[in-house]
Amino acid sequence: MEISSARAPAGSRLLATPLGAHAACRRSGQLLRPRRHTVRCSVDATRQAQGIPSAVAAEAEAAEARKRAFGVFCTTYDLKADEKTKSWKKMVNIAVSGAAGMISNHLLFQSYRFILSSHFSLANLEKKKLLSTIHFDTNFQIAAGEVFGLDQPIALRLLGSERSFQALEGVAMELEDSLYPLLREVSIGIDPYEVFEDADWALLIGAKPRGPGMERAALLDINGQIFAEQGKALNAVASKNVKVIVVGNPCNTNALICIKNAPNIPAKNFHALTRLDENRAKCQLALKAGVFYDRVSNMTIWGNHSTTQVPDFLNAKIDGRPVKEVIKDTKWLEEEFTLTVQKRGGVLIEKWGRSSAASTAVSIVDAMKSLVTPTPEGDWFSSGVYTTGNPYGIAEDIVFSMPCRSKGDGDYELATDVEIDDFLWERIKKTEAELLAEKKCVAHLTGDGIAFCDLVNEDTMLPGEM
Ligand SMILES: NC(=O)C1=CN([C@@H]2O[C@H](COP(=O)(O)OP(=O)(O)OC[C@H]3O[C@@H](n4cnc5c(N)ncnc54)[C@H](OP(=O)(O)O)[C@@H]3O)[C@@H](O)[C@H]2O)C=CC1
Ligand SMILES: O=C([O-])CC(=O)C(=O)O
Repeated sequence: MEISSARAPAGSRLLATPLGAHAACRRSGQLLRPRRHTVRCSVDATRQAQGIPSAVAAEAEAAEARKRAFGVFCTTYDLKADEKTKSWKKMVNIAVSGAAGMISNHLLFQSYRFILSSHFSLANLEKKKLLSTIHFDTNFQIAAGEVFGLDQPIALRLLGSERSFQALEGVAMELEDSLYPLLREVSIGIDPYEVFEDADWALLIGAKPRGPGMERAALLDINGQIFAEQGKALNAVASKNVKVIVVGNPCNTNALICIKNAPNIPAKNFHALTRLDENRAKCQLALKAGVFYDRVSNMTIWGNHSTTQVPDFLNAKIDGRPVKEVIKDTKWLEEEFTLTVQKRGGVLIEKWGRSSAASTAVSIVDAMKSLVTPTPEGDWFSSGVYTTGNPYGIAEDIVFSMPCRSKGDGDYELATDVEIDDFLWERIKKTEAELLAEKKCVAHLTGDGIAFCDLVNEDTMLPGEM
């Protein structure tokens, strides 16, 4: 059966892909734009390969998809002829907002981490042979199998705005030209109700950066509106078990706003990205101890993704030993280490002239992987998650970074084998107070009544605003 889909896996035969057809596809995509603001290829090759829907319906859908597809993603090919993978998993739909921005650009196209981690994982992967037949220069982290595996087709749904639509087309064109073997569908659009449809993952990256002189309260309000709308859209059209990772700042409070606007999606499915902070903390401890950073485990970031965050050296381990046994310089741990991690984002902006994008993209992939692979025995990872019935005594009904473990099923449990001393608790209370104050500023967006914002700039800062 000849079917239409986004992209044949490596080695599969492309059928009926005359240049003229490509041009027609792109033309028809552009024609659709003013009406739908969406250009997509909507055929799920995996379902069709399994004979669902029927051949006739599939053909009709394929023809329709060819009309709507973005560029090469409407080519026709025979999936059954693919000899590399016989059992494809069900398509995973990944929605990305701010898709034309810096972080997304790294997320969608970054290469080095995939190449490195592929080498590390080669030894124990039975798919070794398959890996070696897929060229390592096909390197989109997610679409190349870094997160979900090499038999997992991916659909990307990219969300932009009127101002970024042309740039989004550029992103989609570069995705075309990258020949990613697992990338089956690409659609771009500016309406979250269309782009988030059936999303299994939503990576919410787009947010307005704080400009000079802008009050924190104003930033919370502007970005809060974006996340309220996106929460509503997810609630209406995404998969009911969608996993949401909020990256756009202030990410904890934005995540809370999303949760409150998406009552049909479990609050547990929402995460604020604090994995970058965890990675930064691991790096600093490794540097001080003179070990490679893969020796550092059990690294918790408590609280807000801001300068009040608490990198926890009490429970972290180096080579399986408590950090304080390895690094005896307590003053360094309490002062320099803590401040360095809290303000790393700001130092980076001073050096780069823009906020961290590459390492943030890496940490988004880490965060996703942590949820879809079992956490190594005894270890945990940090994520900003909704506080409800937490065992630490942290205020309820906020999004707070805490230590989590996953069985690899997309869900997590909080780690309970942690110790909290006075030093740690005092700092946890400070970051908690900050989040409670942020929450008051966005009460109008969370359904909690009238907002009252008494934040002053020094109170609450992003890592980049030190
Ligand atoms: N949690 C974390 O660890 C980290 C979070 N961040 C945060 O991630 C976010 C994205 O960073 P980055 O990709 O570098 O930023 P960019 O400025 O490169 O991209 C941000 C995107 O946000 C979109 N956007 C949405 N609404 C607005 C608006 N009202 N005004 C302007 N732009 C808007 C824009 O896309 P469009 O025009 O399509 O809407 C833009 O492409 C920021 O909020 C940043 O602070 C950064 C580093 C670490
Ligand atoms: O402040 C910012 O926008 C950048 C940021 O979050 C970080 O680097 O951790």
